Amino acid sequence: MTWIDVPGFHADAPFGPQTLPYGLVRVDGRPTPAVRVGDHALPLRGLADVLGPRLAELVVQDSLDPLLACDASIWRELRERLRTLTAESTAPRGARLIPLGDLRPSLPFTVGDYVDFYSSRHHAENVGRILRPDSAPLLPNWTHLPVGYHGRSGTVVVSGTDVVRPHGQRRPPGTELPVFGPSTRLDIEAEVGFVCGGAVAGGVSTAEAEDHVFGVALVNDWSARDIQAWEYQPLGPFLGKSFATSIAAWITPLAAFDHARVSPQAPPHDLLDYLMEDRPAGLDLRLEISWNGTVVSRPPFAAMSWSFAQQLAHLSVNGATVRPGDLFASGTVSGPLRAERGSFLELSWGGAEPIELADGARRTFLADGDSVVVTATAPGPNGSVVGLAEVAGTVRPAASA
Ligand SMILES: O=C(O)/C=C/C(=O)CC(=O)CC(=O)O
Ligand SMILES: [Ca+2]
Ligand SMILES: [Mg+2]
Repeated sequence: MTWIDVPGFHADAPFGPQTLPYGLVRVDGRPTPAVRVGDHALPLRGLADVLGPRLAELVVQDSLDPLLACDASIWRELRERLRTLTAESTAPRGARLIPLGDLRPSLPFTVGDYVDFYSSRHHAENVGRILRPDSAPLLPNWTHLPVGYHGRSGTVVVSGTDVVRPHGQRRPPGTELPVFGPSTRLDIEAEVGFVCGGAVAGGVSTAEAEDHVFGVALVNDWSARDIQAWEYQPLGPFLGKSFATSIAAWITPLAAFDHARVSPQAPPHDLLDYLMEDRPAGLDLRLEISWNGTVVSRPPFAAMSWSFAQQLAHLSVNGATVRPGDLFASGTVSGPLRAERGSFLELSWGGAEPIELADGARRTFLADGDSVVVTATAPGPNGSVVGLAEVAGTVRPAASA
């Protein structure tokens, strides 16, 4: 029996000893790195003495930044030590457990560059059909490279942060001139984010990608579809997505997903060499989207066409450097079925097919006061389940203009 006697810390629960995600909590007014054990946080600053000088230096910090900057061998060493410490029968000196309900999450690392991909074929085809009904749903480049764009890292916010409905330009259907005002088509995008770490490097190969991905966290790429539809051609997403991107408070180490590896969906032709991978880096994550408490979709991440290793290889193949704290997101996760779509644009088919929630409310896009929670699980060792912490957010009314 481990000394950690709290709900949800056992091998059959998503946040048991097989998971141990990292976050940042405030203890006595001071931020400290922590690991999540079931429904509690174990702050690491108090364990500095027990961890020894090299690891201690990383856990007495005000964020995860110094840990992200270490190389993957240190990430493995710390994880192993924490697995041992959390399995012992007596509490290590300095250990303290805090219920998650007593904590307000904070963003655990400084977000560097932020890239968002577009790697679900189902999502890309759905959006193409909805927004561009007269064109082929996929452009010819899509099966040859992971399409993406650079986003705005300064507005990445931690799960639980309210999202204010953005203002912007939009052109109402059938009119010629744009109007200005709060978005009337506010949407979500359920995505999987990858937090970079390790040495600064350009030209990261698919084989090296695991040494540059510290961990995995759910992301919600809030999207104002009316602003987006008017502004995006020819350069792509801009203000329709840059107002807020939410990320989960707990980052699960990549190593926790060793049992969830799958091949990405096979391309219809050979890929260029730099996109080939020896060890498949697709992940069998099952997402779940709740809208005001009603589960409206269960997107399968295994249905994605490009893996994190291919995405990282592609974004750095031109020599662009990957730095600790950089974040890249998979793109909206949608599966082939209606109940597997990762955005409300798709679920409501462009607003034409309202979604009924458990309280009888009908929705196409988000109303003020609505809350969205995305969670996920993956297969873990010995039949266990590895959880990804929720990314949650509530929509607040637009600021008065
Ligand atoms: O196809 C388009 O015009 C737009 C697509 C998106 O809004 C998707 C995007 O941000 C990338 C993704 O999440 O898959
Ligand atoms: Ca997106
Ligand atoms: Mg966004």
